[in-house]
Amino acid sequence: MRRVANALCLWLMLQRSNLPAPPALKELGEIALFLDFDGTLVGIASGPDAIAVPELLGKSLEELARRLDGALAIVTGRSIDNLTSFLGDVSVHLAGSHGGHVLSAKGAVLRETTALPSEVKDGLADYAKRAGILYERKTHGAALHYRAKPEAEAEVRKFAEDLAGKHQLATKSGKCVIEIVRPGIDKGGAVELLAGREPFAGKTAIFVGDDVTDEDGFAACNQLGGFGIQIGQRTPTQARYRLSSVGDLHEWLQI
Ligand SMILES: O=P(O)(O)OC[C@H]1O[C@H](O[C@H]2O[C@H](CO)[C@@H](O)[C@H](O)[C@H]2O)[C@H](O)[C@@H](O)[C@@H]1O
Repeated sequence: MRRVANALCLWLMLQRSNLPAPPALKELGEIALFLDFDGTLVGIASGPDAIAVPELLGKSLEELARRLDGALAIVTGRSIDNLTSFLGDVSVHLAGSHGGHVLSAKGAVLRETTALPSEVKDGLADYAKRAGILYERKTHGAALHYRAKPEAEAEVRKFAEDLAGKHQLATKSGKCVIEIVRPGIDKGGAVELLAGREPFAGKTAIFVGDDVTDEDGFAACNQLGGFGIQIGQRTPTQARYRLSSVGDLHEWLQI
């Protein structure tokens, strides 16, 4: 029985790893679009500040938002301050820190969690120094990056999980990164919040992302009758479609 279940599981994963490309944007009717940032709108780089952001990306996203009658949000693990330092003051809906901080296109605060205790942030920063890895300060969270020292992953993860546990906080893992956030914060929550409001309400919800934390966004869109689009290949996934690269996404979005 267990062998059959395992085989079924493997079959499902293989199916998911070979996802089709999504239909063209103009064929999808009225959509509410949620876009992840790193690995989705821009390629992965050696560190958070090393990303190559096309000069006109912010303007192109504003233009895309106009085409979608405003129903566009960027949903990222980065803090909003950090995101806008790369995109400029872009007037689209923004969900930063994995949904811990959500702003409308006009800058109204729709959700804001409290910052992490300074003891936690200082603990992570001190640990990063000792371990020779990178600490990323965030307004509503904090991250440890081990891309330059991948062999430290297990140790870094243990440190972050222990520290989070002591303070009843949660962790999130991504590409060579582990972050501490307030419990209950995830990208799915940001999608649910925005999807219930104008100009998103009543439209087909679509989440586009590349990483594990984007699975919450895919799941929320599935729940709302929409779907997810994965960038690159990672299994298992709850996305329905797949695009191979950041470049393919830009082409699909026509930005
Ligand atoms: O939700 P996202 O927009 O995908 O943000 C996830 C994290 O992205 C950034 O880190 C990742 O990208 C870096 C630059 O390519 C890379 O060096 C790092 O290894 C990746 O984890 C960002 O620094 C984090 O704050 C985001 O949570």
